Amino acid sequence: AAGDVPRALTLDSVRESLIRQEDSIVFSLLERAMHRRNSAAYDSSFLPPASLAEFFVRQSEIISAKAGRYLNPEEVPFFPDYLPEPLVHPHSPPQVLLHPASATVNVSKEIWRIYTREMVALFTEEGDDGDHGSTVASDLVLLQALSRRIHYGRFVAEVKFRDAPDDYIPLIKSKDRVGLMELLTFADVEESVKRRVEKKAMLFGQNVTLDDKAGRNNTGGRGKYKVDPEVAARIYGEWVIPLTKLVQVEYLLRRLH
Ligand SMILES: O=C(O)C(=O)C[C@]1(C(=O)O)C=C[C@@H](O)C=C1
Repeated sequence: AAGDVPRALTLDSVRESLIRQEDSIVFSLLERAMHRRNSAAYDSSFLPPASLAEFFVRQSEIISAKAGRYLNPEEVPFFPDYLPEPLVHPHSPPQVLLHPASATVNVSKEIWRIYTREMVALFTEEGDDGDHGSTVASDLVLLQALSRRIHYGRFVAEVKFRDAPDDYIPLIKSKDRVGLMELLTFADVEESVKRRVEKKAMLFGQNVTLDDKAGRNNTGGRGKYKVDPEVAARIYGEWVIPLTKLVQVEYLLRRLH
């Protein structure tokens, strides 16, 4: 949520935020999975060349921009071109925690492409239930949660840079992407993230009943979860974490400008 960025950036505090954001992402996945795939919502037939999903997100971002949502550096729009100026002014100047030249790192296009072309098919049931309006409304919430998490990589990278500038500066100067990627990677942390996301998908996807017996019957076997917990972990492993790392590398490459 807004104001989630801690006053003093530490690796622990930014990781805490990433953990909280898992809840929103997993919950939004479950909400979107209540609908069928509804592929037509993503083709360009609505307002050619825009899909219904694109139309819905663009119009939502126009309202958000007017309300001043993008004055918050955590908020990154998918379609930043032609967004209107805010109609409100911030009560206090926003905190400057990101390096200005790096703050502009943006992978929204990749998120959009991966989401509409690959991700939706992984966690929704094939078919069309006709309810495209509710579908794109759930897409918006999920896309925003994913984008926030992935672009949070900017804050993660800033902390890592401040904690060890002498390690990062030579790699940045020689534009060593592979070296940077290695230096910012913690394989054990990634593994915990995936396991935790799997567990959250299991917990949030369960039917909560007041009947203890029914509750117990609920805890075995596959196919009873609204989103396969393994699929939730896979979405993190294949896309969310790699894109967060890409954001970190791109951020660091601009960090000395
Ligand atoms: O926790 C970190 O250090 C991060 O950079 C975040 C993250 C992730 O996306 O979850 C990405 C890279 C690391 O290898 C571990 C985890």
